[in-house]
Amino acid sequence: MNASSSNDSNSRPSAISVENVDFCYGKSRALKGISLEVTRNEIVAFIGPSGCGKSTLLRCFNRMNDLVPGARVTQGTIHIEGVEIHSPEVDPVELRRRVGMVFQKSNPFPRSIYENVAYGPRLAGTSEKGALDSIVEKALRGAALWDEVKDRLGESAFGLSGGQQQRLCIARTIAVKPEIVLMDEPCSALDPVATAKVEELILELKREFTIVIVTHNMQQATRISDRTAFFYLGELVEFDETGRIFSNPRRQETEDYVTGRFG
Ligand SMILES: Nc1ncnc2c1ncn2[C@@H]1O[C@H](COP(=O)(O)OP(=O)(O)OP(=O)(O)O)[C@@H](O)[C@H]1O
Repeated sequence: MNASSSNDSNSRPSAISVENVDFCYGKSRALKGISLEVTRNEIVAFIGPSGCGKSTLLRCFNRMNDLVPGARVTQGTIHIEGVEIHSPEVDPVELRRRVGMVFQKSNPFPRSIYENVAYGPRLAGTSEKGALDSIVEKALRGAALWDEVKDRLGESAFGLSGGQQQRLCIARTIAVKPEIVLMDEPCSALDPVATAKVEELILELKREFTIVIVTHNMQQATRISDRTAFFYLGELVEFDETGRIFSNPRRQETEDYVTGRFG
């Protein structure tokens, strides 16, 4: 089942283009005939009941699923900025730099705050201290964390609160200048205050990045996303402007889910 989206962003360039994708874990089909486009600088939310394939699709976008034995796209194409990501010239490591990921549980390295952010740029070849300092500051400012940590950059990242650690992980992701940021339930381990900060940050990041976020929090999808995709049993049921999905969806299944009748 394919869901089309009525959206004035159709005229903007496509960041992610998915066409008729099936995905299997071994013999089990987790995604069925998925087609969707994400345009540059928009925030798209993926919603749907547990196990419907949201995270699987998200992890397809930077080929994170390659790391799972037996897991593969069995049909269809995924283009990122116009390039099919499974074509031989695509280096998965470079793809993962361009398509960064923030996970449900913040996962800083057991290093200092500074080192957590400097690690990626250093790996990418930046070694000069002044250049690294400036990348670290810019990324921490971009993640709305600079003022809280600027006097303790050498301290362990584990000394930060959960919300600060998640923003540090966002800083680490944006420090390598991705084009797309994928977020898999980035606020599910945070309290409402930390969640509000991360949501504010996500809205800021939209100026520079294209963002796809998996969330179980309907209010969160309404607050931050431009468009919302509703998945059910491995299929994309409906994809439309967020306002429409939550106030006047076209499909009965979507209405039942967003009104809490199932899921
Ligand atoms: N590593 C894996 N190996 C085998 N099956 C998997 C694996 N990861 C996910 N699956 C299966 O694929 C289907 C889709 O899972 P996925 O995690 O993508 O769903 P989801 O919508 O993100 O769920 P949730 O909201 O609970 O995170 C489920 O049936 C799940 O059991």
